[in-house]
Amino acid sequence: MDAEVRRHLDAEWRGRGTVAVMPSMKSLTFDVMCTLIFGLGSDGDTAVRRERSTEFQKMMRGLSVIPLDLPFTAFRNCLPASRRGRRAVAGVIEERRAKLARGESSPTDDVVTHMLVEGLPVDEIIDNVMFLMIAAHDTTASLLTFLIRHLDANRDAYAKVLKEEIARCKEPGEALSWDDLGRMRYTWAAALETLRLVIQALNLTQWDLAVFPEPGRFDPARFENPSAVLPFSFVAFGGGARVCPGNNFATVETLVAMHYIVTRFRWKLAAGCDASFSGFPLPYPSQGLLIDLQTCSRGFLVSSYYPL
Ligand code: HEM
Repeated sequence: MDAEVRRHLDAEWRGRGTVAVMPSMKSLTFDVMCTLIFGLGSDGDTAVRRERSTEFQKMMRGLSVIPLDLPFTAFRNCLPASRRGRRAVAGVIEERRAKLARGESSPTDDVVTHMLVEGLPVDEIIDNVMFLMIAAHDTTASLLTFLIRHLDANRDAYAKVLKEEIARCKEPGEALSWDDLGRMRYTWAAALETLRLVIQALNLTQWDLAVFPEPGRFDPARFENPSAVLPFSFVAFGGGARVCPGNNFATVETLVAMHYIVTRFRWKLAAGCDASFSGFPLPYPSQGLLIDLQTCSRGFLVSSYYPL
């Protein structure tokens, strides 16, 4: 995860003046899924990955629309992308099967190999893979995008995140450890507060005045002591038997990404950037959230360019 996030930020953020955050976070979550869930190494052709990511997003557009298979409907438009996606996954399954037969892989290598060893039929593996990709993609990308937006608008919270993250700065190439992630308490509180505000389907629960005073205000302190949050008042990951199984995966992905974003870059909303957003249940910022970016060289962490 650490290497994938760094590779992505080096390729898409380092040295850039302006970045559209949401598309970039979508390609980050797509790359992380490909590498960590499906075992497709990031050493492959980047152009092929970008093309697959674009295809996947075309397919995603048809998910929350009325399934009318008529010419020019959003649903009809997404079907070819869905078919191509399924064919690509079928190809990956055959590669994994061949690797397994040659004794070159084990069930713990990736999810596809695991499902093959469990004896799932190909169609079922494809359904599961497609579902996992859908569940893991926009959710974490939205969280990261809106966390960046909230930190830009709430400089006190940003200063606290920055202070917490600087404490974790490593030697070049040294990855964050589990212990480091466990100590990113304020950063994760800011992420939970972002989820509380962002998932519009849960407004009645997560904006309850009796539980969250001034519910529209971004205040990560609400989550600094997780045991103080009343049971069932925060349900961004669902609950009960169908609670999100990717919860911990999303936590690691968010913390690792935020660590490198906060310690390696300074940002502010680009001049003239439209800060509005739309969409349901997950919001999409207008223009993808354009930010002006400054890349920090090592030792240049407290910048006067964007005063805190
Ligand atoms: C910020 C990120 C995420 C949020 C807010 C989120 C939220 C949710 C929610 C609300 C549910 C529905 C629970 C229910 O039906 O009661 C769910 C289900 C699910 N999520 Fe996540 N999720 C996130 C990331 C992920 C990731 C990264 C993965 C995979 C690596 C994932 C995999 C799944 C799966 C497979 C289900 C279906 C579980 C089932 O039906 O039993 N999610 N998620």
